[in-house]
Amino acid sequence: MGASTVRAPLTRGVFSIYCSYPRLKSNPLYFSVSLASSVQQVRRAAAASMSYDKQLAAAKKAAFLAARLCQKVQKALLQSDIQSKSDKSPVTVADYGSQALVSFILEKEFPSMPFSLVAEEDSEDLRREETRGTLVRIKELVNDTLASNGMNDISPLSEEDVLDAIDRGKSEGGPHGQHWVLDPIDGTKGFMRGDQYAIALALLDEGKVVLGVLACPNLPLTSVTSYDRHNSQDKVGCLYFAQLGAGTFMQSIDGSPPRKVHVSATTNPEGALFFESFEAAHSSHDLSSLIVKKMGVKTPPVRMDSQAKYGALSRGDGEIYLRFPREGYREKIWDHAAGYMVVAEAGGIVTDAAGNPLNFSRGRYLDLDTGIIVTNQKLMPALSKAVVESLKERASSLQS
Ligand SMILES: Nc1ncnc2c1ncn2[C@@H]1O[C@H](COP(=O)(O)O)[C@@H](O)[C@H]1OP(=O)(O)O
Ligand SMILES: [Mg+2]
Ligand SMILES: [Mg+2]
Ligand SMILES: [Mg+2]
Repeated sequence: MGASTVRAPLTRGVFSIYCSYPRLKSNPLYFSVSLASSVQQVRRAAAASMSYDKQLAAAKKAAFLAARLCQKVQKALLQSDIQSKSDKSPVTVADYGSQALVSFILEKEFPSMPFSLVAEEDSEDLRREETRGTLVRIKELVNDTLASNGMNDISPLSEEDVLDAIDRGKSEGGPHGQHWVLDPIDGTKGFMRGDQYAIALALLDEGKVVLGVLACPNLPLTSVTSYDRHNSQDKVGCLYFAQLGAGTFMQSIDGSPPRKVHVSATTNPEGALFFESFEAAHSSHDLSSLIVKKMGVKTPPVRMDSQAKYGALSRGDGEIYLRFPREGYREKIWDHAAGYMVVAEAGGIVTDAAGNPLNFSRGRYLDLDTGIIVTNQKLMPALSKAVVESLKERASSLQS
């Protein structure tokens, strides 16, 4: 059953209990505050026990279509397909096309529900006359992807439809109601290099992540540690999906039956493998190497772009993921929500550097302490200790 269908009767139920209570009827302020907080509690409890099957099916469909669009663009990547945003990060026609497509599909799938999407891109740069050609190309990509994947019944989107679909992603999210969270291409730099990237889509309900879908078109179906790109038997293209309380599953983007995945059960840090960003500017490689050295990890890091790292970790390719951006960098919720869900439902733990759980309910940003650390239950105590010691060492060496 969908969240919205359960919510209305529950809300009415709480309302009628309060209305039948005489003291509350005589105190309107107490009444409304208590009602709001009780409704919130009931909604949270409902979210935890609810099935999001319909939302999950729609999210998988949207991520699959976006992956097809991205694969097409990556194959024929031209210089003109890349733009620079005002924050100087790159953005490609595939980032925009993926966001337009996911936004369009999700809104269409749930026509009677309020639609809220927190997504990375906006259409500002595409509305200028100089970028008209880019917009036309994005529109064609979106329409071709729909038509060539069995969705010929949909009337083609106009340029204005594409801009509108992109701008539906301007929601601020927050602790109430349901919000989709999308990174249309996570790891744009990896995408442009021909390496790893992900389409990352999650759903928040009452501030909690309740489902996550990660499409990783270039991630090997087998472990990244045994992958040989020259062996034609080694196929790539993984779709991960996870729903609160239901575990994490992985299937091939091309449609193999899903299999349940679990994080590594390794307890010995010596044999542990750790992941970090490919881009040194995204996460301090020095700090990560200090941390894992303290833990006794012997193997060199696996450097990979995007939330594909969460996917690889969720099926036990490695044991640890460390992310320490430069000071002042503010993480966004779309860079972690889907990956977090995929790892958490596979039995892993994701926290900030101080051991706090990630809070996705504060809007578009994920304000947290210093960095993000991910591992299995057994290794977390040793990892936390090494993180605290390493951060202290770094702080004192910066002072001296
Ligand atoms: N200076 C930065 N520091 C940390 N992360 C960044 C920075 N610039 C962009 N990112 C984001 O980091 C993520 C990629 O991280 P990773 O290093 O794990 O590949 C992406 O979400 C990328 O955004 P984008 O979605 O635009 O690619
Ligand atoms: Mg970006
Ligand atoms: Mg990103
Ligand atoms: Mg992105």
